[in-house]
Amino acid sequence: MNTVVVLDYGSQYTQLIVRRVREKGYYAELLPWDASKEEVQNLNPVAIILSGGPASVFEKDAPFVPDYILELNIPILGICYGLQSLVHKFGGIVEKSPKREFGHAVLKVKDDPLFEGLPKEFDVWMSHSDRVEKLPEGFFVIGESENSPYAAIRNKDGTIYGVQFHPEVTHTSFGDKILENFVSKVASMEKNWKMSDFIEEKINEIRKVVGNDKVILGLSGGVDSSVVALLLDKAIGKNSIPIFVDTGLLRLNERQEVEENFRKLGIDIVVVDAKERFLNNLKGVEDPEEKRKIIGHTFIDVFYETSMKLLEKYGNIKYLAQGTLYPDIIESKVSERKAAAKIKTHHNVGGLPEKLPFKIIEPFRYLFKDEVRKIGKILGLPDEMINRHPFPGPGLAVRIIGEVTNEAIKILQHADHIFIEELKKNDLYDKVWQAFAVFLPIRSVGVMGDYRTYDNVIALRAVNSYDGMTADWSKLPHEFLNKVAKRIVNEVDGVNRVVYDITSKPPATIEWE
Ligand SMILES: Nc1ncnc2c1ncn2[C@@H]1O[C@H](COP(=O)(O)OP(=O)(O)OP(=O)(O)O)[C@@H](O)[C@H]1O
Ligand SMILES: O=c1[nH]c(=O)c2[nH+]cn([C@@H]3O[C@H](COP(=O)(O)O)[C@@H](O)[C@H]3O)c2[nH]1
Ligand SMILES: NC(=O)CC[C@H](N)C(=O)O
Ligand SMILES: [Mg+2]
Repeated sequence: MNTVVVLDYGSQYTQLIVRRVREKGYYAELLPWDASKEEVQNLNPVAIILSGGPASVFEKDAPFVPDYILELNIPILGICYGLQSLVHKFGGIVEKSPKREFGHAVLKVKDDPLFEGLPKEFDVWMSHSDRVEKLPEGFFVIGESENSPYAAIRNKDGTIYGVQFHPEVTHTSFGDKILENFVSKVASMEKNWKMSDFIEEKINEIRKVVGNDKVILGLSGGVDSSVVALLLDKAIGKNSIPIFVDTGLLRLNERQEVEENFRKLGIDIVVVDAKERFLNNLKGVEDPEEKRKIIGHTFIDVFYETSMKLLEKYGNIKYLAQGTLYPDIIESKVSERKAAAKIKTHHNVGGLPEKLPFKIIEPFRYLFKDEVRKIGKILGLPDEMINRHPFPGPGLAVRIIGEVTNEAIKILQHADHIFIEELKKNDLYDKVWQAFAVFLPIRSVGVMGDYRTYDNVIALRAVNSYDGMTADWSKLPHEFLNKVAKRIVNEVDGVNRVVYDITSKPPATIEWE
């Protein structure tokens, strides 16, 4: 199939490029910037996009544009670092800029196929501290902003383009249109991609890989793994065995709800009680990364032992399926994303042991949550499950700062339940992307009924986001927060103070650990 090949130079937004292009109906795939010529050619490339990245082209060992890319003779678009590396390659000059540019800028554009159908001036989103100081021969400017005189450039033949801003982020007006123009006008590609094609393709792929073997699925009841459960059910029916692990780090009543939901869907699940085991392994551990690794390993141990127990009934189980999504991969910095920086180890990616007793199947490894929700809808997952807020695999363990204790779990479950219940009651649950409570292991002084109290603090977190990669704190009404805080302090023993988290991501992350 004709493909737009996106080369990854390590930007946190690389996958968004792929996704924007696919959203417009053109197939795109991601490869590392130093992929081999064969890997690129195997994809039938008809256009190349170079992503942004954290490096600077003038540093030693900076990633560069491989020669064979230019020899393919197909249109190339460089974004941010991609633009800078093209300029560098062709003999122009890129330098550290005296004025860094982060956030909005106004772009003024010339007539060009890349900007066809767009106004002459619009908002774009910038994130760079280097900038082009001199263009290579044969290149000229097609767009400028106040701080970037070379904000958009192209060569004379109209085969090589570069933009300093990020068309892939939603903060850039018409960014998706610019990418579409590049693919359809500059590269003359025909539409060839739909979400239903993706589902068909994955089903065929799973059947081909798995054959008549059994697959166990790590099912959390969350959106991602529930959609994987439906996909596997469609692809291999009873050969898929969903396993739900009760880690003891779940929300109040969560286990019962998951059992009930799958009963209604007519899919059998195996429930494993591993509460004690998780808690024992986490005893005395305070470091967030340590906790995540322990949880990742414990999950695998539990899956393995369960598969051994199922041996008699089902025979050998070779595969483990998970609902891993692309943000899990990006933030865990696994090997295929050499150029990206590590933020935190997601339990299901970097937290896995090196030697696994299973082959892993992750059909949504390159997708974002909202894409998975679309697939869930097509496959018939009920709305209330599709719209469930994301819940991390390490669960309450990353919402209890420091050591995880039984007492902290109980307090947090109760406080979290009140928060979520009130969000639902007040019609706010669907208006925020994710909301939860966090247990802080510090104590503060309070006064209740003339007595002095010295109790723990609960922090409330609610964020709005598109894909979990960036997020803003939700501006929940004060009266609402007031009501939740009052209920928590009155109803949850051991809590005498509630605070609300007002940091966005970045610079914070959504979870506290
Ligand atoms: N309690 C659990 N039992 C079994 N597998 C789990 C459990 N928790 C997490 N997993 C596995 O880890 C994967 C990643 O978890 P994650 O929370 O990102 O996805 P999810 O739970 O499927 O969806 P959501 O993000 O909406 O909660 C899951 O898709 C699932 O395969
Ligand atoms: O399954 C998961 N395993 C993990 O280890 C994990 N860590 C964070 N998250 C979820 O990912 C999104 C982004 O979270 P952060 O801003 O905290 O990185 C948010 O939606 C988080 O809830 C996880 N999900
Ligand atoms: N976002 C990017 O691609 C940044 C590129 C380069 N490191 C700069 O700061 O200009
Ligand atoms: Mg989850």
